Amino acid sequence: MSTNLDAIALGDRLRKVVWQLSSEPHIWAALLVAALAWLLPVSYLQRPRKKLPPGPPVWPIVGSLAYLGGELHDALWGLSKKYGDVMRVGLGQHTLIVVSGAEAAEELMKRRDSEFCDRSGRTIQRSAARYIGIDSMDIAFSDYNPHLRMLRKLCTSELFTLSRLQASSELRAGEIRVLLGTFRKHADMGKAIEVRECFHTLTMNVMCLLMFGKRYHGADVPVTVELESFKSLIMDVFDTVGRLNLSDLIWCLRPFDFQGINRKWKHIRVRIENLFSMIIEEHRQRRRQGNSSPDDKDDFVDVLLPYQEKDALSEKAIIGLLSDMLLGGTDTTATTLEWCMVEVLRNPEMMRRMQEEIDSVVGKEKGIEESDISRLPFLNAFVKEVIRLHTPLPLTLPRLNDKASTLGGYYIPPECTVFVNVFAIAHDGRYWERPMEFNPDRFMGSAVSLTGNDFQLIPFGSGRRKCVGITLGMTMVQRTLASLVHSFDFAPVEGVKPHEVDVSGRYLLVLRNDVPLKLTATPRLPAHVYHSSASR
Ligand code: HEM
Repeated sequence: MSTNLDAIALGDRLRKVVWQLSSEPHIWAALLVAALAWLLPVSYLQRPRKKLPPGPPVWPIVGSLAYLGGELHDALWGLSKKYGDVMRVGLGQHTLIVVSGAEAAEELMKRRDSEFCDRSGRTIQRSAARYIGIDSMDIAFSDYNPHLRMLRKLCTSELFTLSRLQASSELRAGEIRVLLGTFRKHADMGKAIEVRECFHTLTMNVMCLLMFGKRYHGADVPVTVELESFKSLIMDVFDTVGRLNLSDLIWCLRPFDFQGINRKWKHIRVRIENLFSMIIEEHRQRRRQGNSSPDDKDDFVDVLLPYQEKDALSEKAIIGLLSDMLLGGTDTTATTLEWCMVEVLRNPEMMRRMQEEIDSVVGKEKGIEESDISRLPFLNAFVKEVIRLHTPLPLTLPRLNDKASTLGGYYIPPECTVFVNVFAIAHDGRYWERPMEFNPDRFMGSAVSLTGNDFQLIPFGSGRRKCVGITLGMTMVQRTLASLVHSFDFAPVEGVKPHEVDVSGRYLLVLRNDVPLKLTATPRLPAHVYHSSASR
């Protein structure tokens, strides 16, 4: 009986509360806000989530750094086998998107090229952009803005035109002759040759002659402190640029520079600016003194100065451009040449096949000319296969998307750093039969080109950020290799068998062979050819 009475009393009280609440609108409003506050996070959590690419675990602060041991391109390749062609990796506070398949690379560099074409201090290479990219005033570290478009246009319409390339053929011939002379000298003395130094000297001198009309390294160049330090400067940049800089990746480490990379960068930038300012000023003086006419276009600085005089180009931009050319055009080409010689030593029968081909086209009484190259199909196939197997730049330079986008069906948040793992694609069994085998014949009669249209092989990148120096780089590699195998028989140093020549690579932005290559050379042409002007 008492239970019934209690229930009636409780019902009355509830009715009263509801009646009171209905007369208090602010209480209703408060309840509504509370309900929304509860519902909104629930609906946020339950909303269909944007699908991010898969990838290794991303830990607070360090991201996925723990999964990136060893050579970077190799570690990323290994992870992509587990996570797929479009993968997300945390690098400190940055999100890295890694593309490891030809189809995804085509989507990135062709169909979505305009969405992923920035490359500034917002990528993981923040400090390099600032110091080496001269505050992103160069090409390689600049966003895809009007300034960059103007610089790239200058490259295609002025600096790397076909006519300028043909006009500089003599200059390359001269430097290749110097190289052959060095090899010949070693051969005559029965000494082994360490090729890395020789190829760096060759490519640096060619680039310096093209850019400022001076050789910058070699026996005949007077050694001043500036010139000596110039060479070590280049090597410093190469040794530093491929390292992950923790101060760039983890913001709380920014003030500390534990690895000393920023300190090194700052020092290098001062030296780059001093050296190039000095060279630019020399050219300016020469122009003022009337030693060159206003339309004198002997070297790159001569081409660029009139643009500066018209206020179309700042001095910083000229320095940035020159710095890019020197950094982009020397180590890449020299390293590719070193890999070529590794494969020449490992495959003596292919060396003989190239020699027979050259002998039949050029003969043994004169040197190689650039116009001969297109008539050497096996040599060209050999170079392509070297570039495929030893991929000089295993990862493209980083790209960045300003706005959110998609790739491979995944959502890509804004401001991700995107790499294409060119190495992984070039070694992928989906595109290449027996991909780890060195087999130039795979390119004989094949239409696959290196110019960025065949996405299973993109050693120079593709799209609006592709390499501006492809023709120059390829011409240098093909002509130098042809001249070398035409002029000498090569063999490994005593005690090393061809198959024992080391092929392990080290990622330093370019993929260098770990053990600097040593070889022996035996001249195979009549003596007069080495001295004659015919090798021009
Ligand atoms: C064998 C030689 C070379 C190789 C393998 C090579 C490779 C590459 C690659 C992979 C890229 C990045 C492309 C991308 O991200 O899509 C690049 C960019 C670049 N390369 Fe080369 N390169 C070579 C020679 C040269 C030469 C000779 C020069 C100039 C003299 C040069 C200047 C540049 C510049 C300025 C960029 C930046 C382009 C941009 O950001 O818009 N490279 N190169």
